[in-house]
Amino acid sequence: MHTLLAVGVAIILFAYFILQALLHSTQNKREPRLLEFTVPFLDSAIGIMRHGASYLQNLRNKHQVSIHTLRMPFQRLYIVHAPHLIQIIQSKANAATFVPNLLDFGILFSGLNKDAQISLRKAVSVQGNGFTISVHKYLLSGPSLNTATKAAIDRLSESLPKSFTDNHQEGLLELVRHELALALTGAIYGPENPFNDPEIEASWMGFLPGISHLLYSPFPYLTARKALRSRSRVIDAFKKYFRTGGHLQAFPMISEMYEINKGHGIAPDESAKLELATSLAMLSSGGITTFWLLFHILSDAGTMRSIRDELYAVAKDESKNGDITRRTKVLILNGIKESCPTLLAMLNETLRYHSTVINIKEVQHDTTLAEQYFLKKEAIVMIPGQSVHHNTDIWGPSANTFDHHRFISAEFKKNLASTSAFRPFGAGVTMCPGRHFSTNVILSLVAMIVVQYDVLPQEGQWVTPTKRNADLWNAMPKPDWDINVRLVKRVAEKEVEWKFVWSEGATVV
Ligand code: HEM
Repeated sequence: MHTLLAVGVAIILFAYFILQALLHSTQNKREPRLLEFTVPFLDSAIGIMRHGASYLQNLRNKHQVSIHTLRMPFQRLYIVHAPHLIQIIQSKANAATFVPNLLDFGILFSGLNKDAQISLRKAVSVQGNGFTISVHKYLLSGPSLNTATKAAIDRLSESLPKSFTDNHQEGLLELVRHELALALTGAIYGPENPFNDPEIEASWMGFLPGISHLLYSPFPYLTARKALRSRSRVIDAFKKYFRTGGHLQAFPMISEMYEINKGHGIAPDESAKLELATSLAMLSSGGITTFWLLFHILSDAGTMRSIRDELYAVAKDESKNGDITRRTKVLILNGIKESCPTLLAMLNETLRYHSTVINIKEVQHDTTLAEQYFLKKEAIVMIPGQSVHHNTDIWGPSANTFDHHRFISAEFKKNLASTSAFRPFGAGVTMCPGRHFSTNVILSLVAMIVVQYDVLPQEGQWVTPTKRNADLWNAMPKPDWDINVRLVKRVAEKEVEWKFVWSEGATVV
């Protein structure tokens, strides 16, 4: 027994020293510093499992570095924290050196078959990514953004009175996630939206935990079997959607993407899998953002009052002359970004304070960054938004505190225009094209709730949930637990009929 143990320990020690030697001999002295090498090549995987989305920010706080290297089996990662280095990486001059790589992520989690992967990679290398090109074309600005926003808000206006009934009790995250999911996907997929089926919505939720396994587990088909079965159900629903022509009644972006994929030689059933990417863009961060925004508003009575006052001030009374029993108020939502500064400041602070965005780019050839750091070809550059959003040089001594007033003062408001300071939606040409669509709808949903309801925590007080289990791939961190709330229709609003309108033809961004 003792001999066996001794042999085991000897093998482990031998492997450890070999791996340490390999790690250090393959690390160029001019590369950014290697911070962790306790368990060679596995430190970062262990760190991510232990600290989730905060891992990179924790490393920065501990070592106070501008840039550093993390090593994984067959992959090196350069983590960039300093704004001056981020600026260089993002500069136009370096666009061909540091290239965003969303395609691999999309292929991985959608489960495309080999033939479709080959066709897609070929097409993307010649014509660019049809998915992102279409979203930029339809959702970034202009009348098509307006049409999509109006469709989502009309859905919210219709569904809210049905699900937000007086005294209704549910988790706050679940409540807003569901409303927003059906509004965004309904606006884009049209009347045949697969997520209208509660089983498909539940399957989507069952699939989400599997994404981390697909990204980091060596055997996702063993470790995430249940999640992958849920994914198959969502894919089947999309196959049916396309076969029965659901896309022909949808927002034109969907049928255009479908035709582009067909043109690339991708079979219709494989094309259906690519809708997982569109769905993930719509469903991953919006509900979580709305949860945190509402949490901060509802748990701060003074801010809540200011926001209500701002919204009531722009609502128009359209009661019929002389009718004092039934009043009608209309809230035109297009203008709330301008006319409700406290609400907008709360949204921006929610994004700044909570965002866990990490921008990922691949180094195309050996290069030297800022004449100082040697970066190897095919390595991955990661820029954690948290390092920027919590940097006291940029945001002052209160960088680590939630305080929306910073976005009311001109001093910090100007930071919103700089992606080296504020980057919850990324930066550069790949900056999120769905940002106006999602923020318009999120603010509208919050406005609808705030003017009509008191939302009370069942526990009697608001307790901030932790975010330790947040997913590293998500731009916003989900809370570790939901907060049970009770909705109470505000007494003053019981006799008021509210109409929420997104006016077509008005400017939107
Ligand atoms: C609060 C909600 C959202 C957040 C926080 C968010 C955040 C992000 C971030 C951080 C990126 C990466 C940007 C980069 O690499 O520089 C991104 C990309 C993208 N987002 Fe969003 N997003 C949201 C909602 C949406 C919605 C509703 C859509 C609509 C379909 C969307 C579509 C996309 C697309 C297509 C890309 C890839 C852009 C490209 O590579 O060119 N997003 N988003």
